[in-house]
Amino acid sequence: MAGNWKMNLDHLQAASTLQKLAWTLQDAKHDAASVEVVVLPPFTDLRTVQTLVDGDRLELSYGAQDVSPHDSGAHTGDVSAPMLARLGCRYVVVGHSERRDDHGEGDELVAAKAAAALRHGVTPIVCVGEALDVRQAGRQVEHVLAQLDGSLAGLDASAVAGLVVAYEPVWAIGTGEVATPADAQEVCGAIRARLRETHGDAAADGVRVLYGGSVKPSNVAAVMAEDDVDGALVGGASLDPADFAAIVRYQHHHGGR
Ligand SMILES: O=C[C@H](O)COP(=O)(O)O
Repeated sequence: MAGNWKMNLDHLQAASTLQKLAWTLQDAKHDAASVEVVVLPPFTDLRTVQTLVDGDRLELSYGAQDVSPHDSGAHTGDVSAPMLARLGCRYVVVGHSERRDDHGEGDELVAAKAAAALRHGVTPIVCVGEALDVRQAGRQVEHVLAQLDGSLAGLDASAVAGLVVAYEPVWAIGTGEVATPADAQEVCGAIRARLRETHGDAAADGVRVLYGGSVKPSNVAAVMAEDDVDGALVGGASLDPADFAAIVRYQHHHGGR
């Protein structure tokens, strides 16, 4: 269960949010071995998050929201995978729709970012998803699979087995509009089936497929009950530690699988 804070919470707010999240999960005796909890704060928060997680031995993972395809050099404003690795980032989001839309990122760049992360032991969370017009035309599966092929270009089966892929229908992000569990399953199932074809069984069975888009404590259990949804990428609701903890513990709150 990953919480993408997007451009919210400065480093002071990050510290209090993380502590509240950790205490809430500890109080509930959350078993981190069964459901991994990940926060994805802005770059400026990462050192603070690292210090807290290490100092207090919190059972939380963290990562960044973007990474440069380059390892170092004249790339003003960018942050490299070696820098993230040094900060203890286990994950990095690549190809989020907000970056694809706001910064014109295409599949080729997303694939280069994923490769950069993997070179330095950071697991990419590769985001794919269709806009409303594509869904209305009924072309969501072909659209997402083309994005997936492009965004994973050049990765071998063992790299894919360790990956996280997040399916986020763009029309469901931050809108309160949730895809139905069947909508999520259709595309998440197609993603896994495609990876089975292109990279084999070990890759398809190892990859973790997340659903993202207006996930809340009240709707998470239904989407998690689908076969090919392994977790959630949560935006808005991850800013509230009580809500995010309830999402992480969906089985206990809502009797999911
Ligand atoms: O990365 C997270 C997603 O974009 C979902 O955001 P949301 O939960 O605010 O809809």
